[in-house]
Amino acid sequence: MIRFESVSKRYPPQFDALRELSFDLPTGEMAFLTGHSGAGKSTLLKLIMRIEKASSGRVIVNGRDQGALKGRQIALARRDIGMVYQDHNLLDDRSVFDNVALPLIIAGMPARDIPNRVYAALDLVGLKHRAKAMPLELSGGEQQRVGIARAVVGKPSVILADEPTGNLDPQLAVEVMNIFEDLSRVGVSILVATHDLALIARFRHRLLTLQAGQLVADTGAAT
Ligand SMILES: Nc1ncnc2c1ncn2[C@@H]1O[C@H](COP(=O)(O)OP(=O)(O)OP(=O)(O)O)[C@@H](O)[C@H]1O
Repeated sequence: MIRFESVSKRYPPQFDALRELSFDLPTGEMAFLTGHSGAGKSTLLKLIMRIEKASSGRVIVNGRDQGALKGRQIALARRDIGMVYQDHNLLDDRSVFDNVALPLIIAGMPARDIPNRVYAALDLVGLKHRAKAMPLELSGGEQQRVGIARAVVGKPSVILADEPTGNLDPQLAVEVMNIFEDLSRVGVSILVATHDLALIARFRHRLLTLQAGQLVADTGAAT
């Protein structure tokens, strides 16, 4: 669950990137976040991840006030959020298995518990059979799916995706969206920031539209 309560973000010295934003994303809901370049999408995602802190208002994730978190609490809270990037940021010198295992190793999970979790995450994205491959041996769509497996391996309750289909052809973009839909059906809240109007129209999820830092529309389905 994500809740924004009158959230504003001012970057120094006085640029208002977000202004008085309020919305709720309930457990298991999937929504698109759109808006022109510079409208504030990345800033909004950074506030949820607590990479940035709201200047005023509150950002609540799973009941926690992200702005009130300190030190180690921030790292712990981030484990509950899976992040999917456009360029998927895989380590090219590590296997698919090792890339997906990384968040579990960082989280200190006992080694004996890791393989089952990694294979389950790879299974979800249809790539269990490619566990031993190196990222560069995979297609762009497969690499993106490994990025999703890495984002979900820690079983986060929230997934944030920043232009996750930006580098994919339309067919692969649909596959990625189908994976997100499956995840939302098992209770994960998903926010997908995208410029891709065709994708938004095709999937018809809730659509949050930012314009110059303000939430100018919050519609149940795209038109
Ligand atoms: N650290 C920062 N310091 C100052 N200004 C910033 C900072 N980060 C972002 N901004 C400004 O805030 C505004 C919103 O930026 P943001 O990256 O959130 O937009 P966006 O909607 O994600 O854009 P894009 O689609 O191009 O990624 C922009 O005008 C940007 O220049």
